[in-house]
Amino acid sequence: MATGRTHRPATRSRGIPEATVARLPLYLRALTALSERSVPTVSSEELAAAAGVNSAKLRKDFSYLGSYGTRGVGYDVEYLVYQISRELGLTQDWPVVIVGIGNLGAALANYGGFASRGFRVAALIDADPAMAGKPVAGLPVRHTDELESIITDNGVSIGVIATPAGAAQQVCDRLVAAGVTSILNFAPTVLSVPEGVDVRKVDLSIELQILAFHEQRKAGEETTQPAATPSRPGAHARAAAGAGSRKGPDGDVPAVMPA
Ligand SMILES: NC(=O)c1ccc[n+]([C@@H]2O[C@H](COP(=O)([O-])OP(=O)(O)OC[C@H]3O[C@@H](n4cnc5c(N)ncnc54)[C@H](O)[C@@H]3O)[C@@H](O)[C@H]2O)c1
Repeated sequence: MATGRTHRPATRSRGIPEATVARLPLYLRALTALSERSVPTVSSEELAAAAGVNSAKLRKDFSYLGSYGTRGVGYDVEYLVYQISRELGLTQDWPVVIVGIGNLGAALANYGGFASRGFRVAALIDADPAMAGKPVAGLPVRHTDELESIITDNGVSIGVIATPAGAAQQVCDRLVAAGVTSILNFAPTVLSVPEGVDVRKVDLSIELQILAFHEQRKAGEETTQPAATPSRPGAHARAAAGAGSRKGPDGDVPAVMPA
């Protein structure tokens, strides 16, 4: 979902490639589900399927962590959860601020998944004076006048932008000037940031547009199919039902969705 734009080399200083880093949260999500079911060990094949990743890639990824599993037993689930959490920096608390507390910002503030993963929402910030002091998800909305002091007082390094696109760059500049070095941007605009600042962008409408492209292609395939193709029984029905897309380990994924 997220497309990253960072100013970092393809390999992090500790030797873990960016592509591996991007897959670690997928492994962690699958491992956390296993841990919650008290599953003690997991094979690379099972974990790869649960994470939606190729098992050879998984073994290679884990070799960067120094984790090789035990032949015939697999990987220790709890230890891997710890190892990956540590690698991702999740064994420490990360205060985050959300800027722009409209429909999306309020929904994000109410999402329990941040806190359970170690991301504490330190403050909710909005430019609308009428919103200042109003409680959202148990926190009073703070006015943007306070942005810099909030960042400094809470040691915030991660900022979430959920403002209209026209305000996003200015908000980004203020966050960065105040000391934020990682930004999760929901506004539909490309942000310019200085060296050393990481930006991840989330845009659900882009995902929908990609799905629309594949839907259109499936519909096109159906209309160009010969009237009867005995060698592929059911192909028309599958295309019409949208079940003709090839299924990856993620479940239903567009046929040429990037890994
Ligand atoms: N990435 C996605 O998938 C996705 C999905 C939905 C919405 N969006 C985007 O998220 C943004 C917010 O959408 P919404 O529906 O919540 O809009 P909204 O109008 O409900 O909320 C925007 C909020 O930002 C505040 N704001 C405006 N300028 C500001 C500034 N300079 N500093 C701080 N706060 C400011 C407004 O007062 C308002 O409360 C939009 O850019 C929208 O396009 C993205």
